[in-house]
Amino acid sequence: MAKLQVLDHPLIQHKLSLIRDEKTGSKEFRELVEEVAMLMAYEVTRDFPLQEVEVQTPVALAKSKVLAGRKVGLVPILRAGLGMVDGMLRLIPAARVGHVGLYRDPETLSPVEYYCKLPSDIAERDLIVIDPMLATGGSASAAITFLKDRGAKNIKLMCLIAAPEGIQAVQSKHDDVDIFVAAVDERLNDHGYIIPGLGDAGDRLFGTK
Ligand SMILES: O=P(O)(O)OC[C@H]1O[C@H](OP(=O)(O)OP(=O)(O)O)[C@H](O)[C@@H]1O
Ligand SMILES: O=c1cc[nH]c(=O)[nH]1
Ligand SMILES: [Mg+2]
Repeated sequence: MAKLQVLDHPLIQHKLSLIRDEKTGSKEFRELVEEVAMLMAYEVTRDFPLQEVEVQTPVALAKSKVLAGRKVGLVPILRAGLGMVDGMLRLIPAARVGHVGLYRDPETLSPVEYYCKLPSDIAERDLIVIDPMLATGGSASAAITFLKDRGAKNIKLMCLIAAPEGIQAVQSKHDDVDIFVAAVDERLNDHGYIIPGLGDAGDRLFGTK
């Protein structure tokens, strides 16, 4: 079974409280989502392999370490996943970005695909699927299936807030995918919204309603 990791770093938790607050407007919401994504990227990349190098400092030769050149791909689920991309690219600037466009049908809550553009070499990349919200898990599961169908093997999922139902759905379909979240909330309401959650992440990021 893949692991579920709740990233409980105080800075992440503090910023998440501001993100949840209904009084937080779009500008601040966007900045906070970007910052939390950057902090989460630090933990999600913890298992990236290193290799030894020698570096000439001004005073001596140092044995030091650099990343062992793994190729990374970030896959935001449109729209709301876009809000997390820049924060992650600050820490992993060489990552390529693939986009999967999905929206949730408000009646059936099933994901509907409308866009896909991926790096041609996704099979060789460590992929991190990103979306602020993991509600029923339908969108994340569909995106992961989509990537696997195109040869992806090494996939992680990173979300700000998850419902227990969404975690269960992804784990039962994709038991090879580690899930990283900042919080696991109580439940879903009758419209598939996370309670207490933060509302509609896409609408709050982009000022739509
Ligand atoms: O786990 P699920 O039940 O599938 O719900 C989660 C999905 O819902 C939201 O997207 P939405 O459909 O609102 O699209 P948007 O990002 O364009 O607003 C969210 O960003 C996830 O992609
Ligand atoms: O609570 C939720 C559930 C799905 N999508 C959101 O943006 N928020
Ligand atoms: Mg939305």
